Amino acid sequence: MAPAKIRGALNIGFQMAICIGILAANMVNYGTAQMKGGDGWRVSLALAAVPAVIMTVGAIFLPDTPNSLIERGQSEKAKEMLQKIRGVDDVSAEFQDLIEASETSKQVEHPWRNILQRRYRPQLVIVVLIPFFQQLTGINVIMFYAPVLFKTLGFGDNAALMSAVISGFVNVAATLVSVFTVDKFGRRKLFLQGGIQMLVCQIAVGALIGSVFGVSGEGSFSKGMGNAALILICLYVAAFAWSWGPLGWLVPSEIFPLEIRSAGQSINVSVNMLFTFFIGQLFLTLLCHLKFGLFFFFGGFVLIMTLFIFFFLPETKNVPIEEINRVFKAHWFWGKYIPDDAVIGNHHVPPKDA
Ligand SMILES: OC[C@H]1O[C@](O)(CO)[C@@H](O)[C@@H]1O
Repeated sequence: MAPAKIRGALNIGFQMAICIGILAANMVNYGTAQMKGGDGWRVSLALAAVPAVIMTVGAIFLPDTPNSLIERGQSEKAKEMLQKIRGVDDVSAEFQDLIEASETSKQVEHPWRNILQRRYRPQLVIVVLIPFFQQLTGINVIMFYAPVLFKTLGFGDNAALMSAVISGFVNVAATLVSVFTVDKFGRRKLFLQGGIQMLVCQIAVGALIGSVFGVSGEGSFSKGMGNAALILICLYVAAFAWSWGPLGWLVPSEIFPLEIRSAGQSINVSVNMLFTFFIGQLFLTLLCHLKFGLFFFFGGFVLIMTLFIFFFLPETKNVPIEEINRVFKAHWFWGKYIPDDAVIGNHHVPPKDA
């Protein structure tokens, strides 16, 4: 559906919605914590039903996509829907593309078997590692536990909750930066810049906490140190929010040809959720054992993932999804996995031995 030129910006809408949700939750927590009687947490928990109700009701009014209509044999309706979405009458070229894509997809019978084929090795590796790495940035330590973390550093209850609201704001604002830059600078630049900034912040926070709390974990932060930690954490969140946050969804979504797309997207979401769960469960144990070293632990992964991007992720900006094999074929490492007959597109790829 999304034109290749602004595919990045549109796709980031998903991550943006998540960030706004996190910010709203942080604000609700701050607000309900002020309630008298200590029952605020019940209200906070119950309010989680509000977005669920909006989505459920909204789903009733959601129109079908042209793709879905074509899949169900309703071509005329699909064309009308496409005209409505694009706001023009002449959609024949795009409509034809959709029909052809649907024909091709009908010939696809075993996406799960297909994705194991050698020619899809780049996609398989990338789609397992990207969501894994996204969670191993340690972002959810901040998103889930920011108030706990700030309280451990000596902030009062309210200040700790307010810090979570501040980092939530930074998260939304920096995701917006990604919306406006991703189709201009490309995916790799954001990944690399974001990775380096996260790493620097993690080392700095780890060193700051380590210098005060040491391995015993005992000590206390001065006001200035607390503020410095908060600023560093916000800079880390910002870096994540314009790189791994949105790109963790965007890049996997633009590397799958139709014949493996359903399997690929399922793997992406599953790996992401699985490691979100693990980090959520393990954080407190990790914090108790590693103390300030926790930041170096995640920093180590950020270093590895940044190197991975540098060496193994080709730029996917502006590449029509059908032509993705051309990009992998031209890649120094993945090229050998892609048979010549798998390359389509208007850019000529010279044979390897030319
Ligand atoms: O913005 C932070 C959020 O982004 C994600 O990494 C991916 O959507 C979530 O796991 C996290 O809570």
